[in-house]
Amino acid sequence: VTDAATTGRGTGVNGDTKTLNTYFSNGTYYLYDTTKPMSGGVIQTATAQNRSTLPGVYSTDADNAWTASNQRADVDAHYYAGVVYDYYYNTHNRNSYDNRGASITSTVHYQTNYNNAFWNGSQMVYGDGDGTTFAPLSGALDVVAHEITHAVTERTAGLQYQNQSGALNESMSDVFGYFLDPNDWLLGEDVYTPKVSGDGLRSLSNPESYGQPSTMSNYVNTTSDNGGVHINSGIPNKAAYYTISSIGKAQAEKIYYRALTTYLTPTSNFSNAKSALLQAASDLYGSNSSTYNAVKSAWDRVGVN
Ligand SMILES: O=C(NO)[C@]12CC[C@H](CC1)C2
Ligand SMILES: [Ca+2]
Ligand SMILES: [Zn+2]
Repeated sequence: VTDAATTGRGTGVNGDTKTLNTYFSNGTYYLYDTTKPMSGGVIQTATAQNRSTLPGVYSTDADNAWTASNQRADVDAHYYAGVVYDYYYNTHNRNSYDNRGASITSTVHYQTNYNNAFWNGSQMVYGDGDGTTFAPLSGALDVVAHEITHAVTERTAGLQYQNQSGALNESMSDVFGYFLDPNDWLLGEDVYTPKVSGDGLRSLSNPESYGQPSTMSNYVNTTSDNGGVHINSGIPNKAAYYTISSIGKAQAEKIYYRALTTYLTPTSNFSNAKSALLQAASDLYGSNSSTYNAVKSAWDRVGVN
């Protein structure tokens, strides 16, 4: 038997070439990455073949050159999952979403023209988009980071996916999406409306530009979208924008990770989040630090007491 970890080459959703950690077994190559210190866990990518059965079948290739057009979503889901794994391990000393080296499984080509992506409690799932609203959704690093952060949140704070705790859940995923892709304040710009340039799904710097509030006074009380979790996330997102703009990414990501994994709870609301982030800032930089004051100012500016 000649099974082996191999290195392949692939084309991503946006036509870019990237190097892939693959696996060769019995004459076939797999999107199966055994190179991470996951004590048995792997990063593995599958295709639902445009149906709904999960996880589907492993993505395979005959020659380890993953360049077919129908492999682009597979390539990016696999590659970006590895990038996000490395980020949590190297920046926060967290070994996968469970901090115990759990395998990260992604399935692409879910259903047909599916304009969404989600963490189903066990794995990531990505639609191909309809080509107008979305390109294949694994093509954006900030989207992949958004999804994997839902898994981290589920295993740590456990923020209930409704009302203010749900909006915080969403915001944490958008904020870590920024930490992975800090080139802009937009979320999903690499896959959103492929025929239109410069737009995104949401903006941390200007939530209003995509119909989100950025102040508590404009909190939207609604029963739709689990109490507006994708709408009211604009408020904590704007606070994050102020915080990052003031203290920088390096300190902000430490504060956010500590708050998420140490202080937030399933029913935390926006005010609890302000306290959690202030406690984290105090722990890390002192309660008289400019960093602490910047976090306080950010949440004061969005009207959260
Ligand atoms: O916000 C989200 N999920 O909670 C989105 C919706 C479109 C992108 C992929 C998943 C972001
Ligand atoms: Ca982005
Ligand atoms: Zn989300």
